[in-house]
Amino acid sequence: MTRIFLIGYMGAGKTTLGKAFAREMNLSFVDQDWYIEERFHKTVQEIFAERGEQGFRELERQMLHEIAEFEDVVISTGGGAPCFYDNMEFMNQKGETVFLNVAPDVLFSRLKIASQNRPILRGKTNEELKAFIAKALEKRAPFYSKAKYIFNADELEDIYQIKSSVNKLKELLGL
Ligand SMILES: Nc1ncnc2c1ncn2[C@@H]1O[C@H](COP(=O)(O)OP(=O)(O)O)[C@@H](O)[C@H]1O
Ligand SMILES: O=C(O)C1=C[C@@H](OP(=O)(O)O)[C@@H](O)[C@H](O)C1
Ligand SMILES: [Mg+2]
Repeated sequence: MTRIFLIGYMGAGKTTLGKAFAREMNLSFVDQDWYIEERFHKTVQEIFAERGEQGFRELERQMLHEIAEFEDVVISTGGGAPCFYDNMEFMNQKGETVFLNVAPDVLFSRLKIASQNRPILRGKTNEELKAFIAKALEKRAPFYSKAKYIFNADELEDIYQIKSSVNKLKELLGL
């Protein structure tokens, strides 16, 4: 039975690489945010607006426990999931955890064009976004570094890079 959790900051490529890797390995794919949105018929932004971040984190933990029962699956977690409650220890008990490590400037270049649906990043200037990412990475490093594997996900900008990253991830996991 295979259960792989991809963790990492917003824009690290958890959803992009997770989907492609699951397809290559004939595994099912679950994106934690999409799962939450399906279950509650609300977007992540709406849940943040209605329940606040604390409320979102409680839901996120409950949904993680639901998703972690799936088998033969690649799970792309939400960027904050490892950093709340005992979620990181829980994921390490339930399967393989892979931290998608990405250089801050690469994250910035990805997120400056993709922050609209990420409530935590909304409304920031480029300079504010750069500083916010750097601070968040430092604060979250102790959680992300508990992953069983670390994978460099700097190269996901086109289908060729995604394919090559899928192959490198297969090698890293010995699959
Ligand atoms: N189809 C795409 N075309 C262009 N850029 C993309 C595409 N898919 C993802 N990206 C870029 O890769 C980044 C990683 O996205 P995503 O996989 O959603 O990361 P995560 O799930 O870790 O937040 C996005 O922020 C975006 O900049
Ligand atoms: O890092 C975070 O705290 C968050 C990351 C998002 O998921 P992605 O990492 O897929 O963007 C989503 O769960 C929410 O906006 C909060
Ligand atoms: Mg995602």
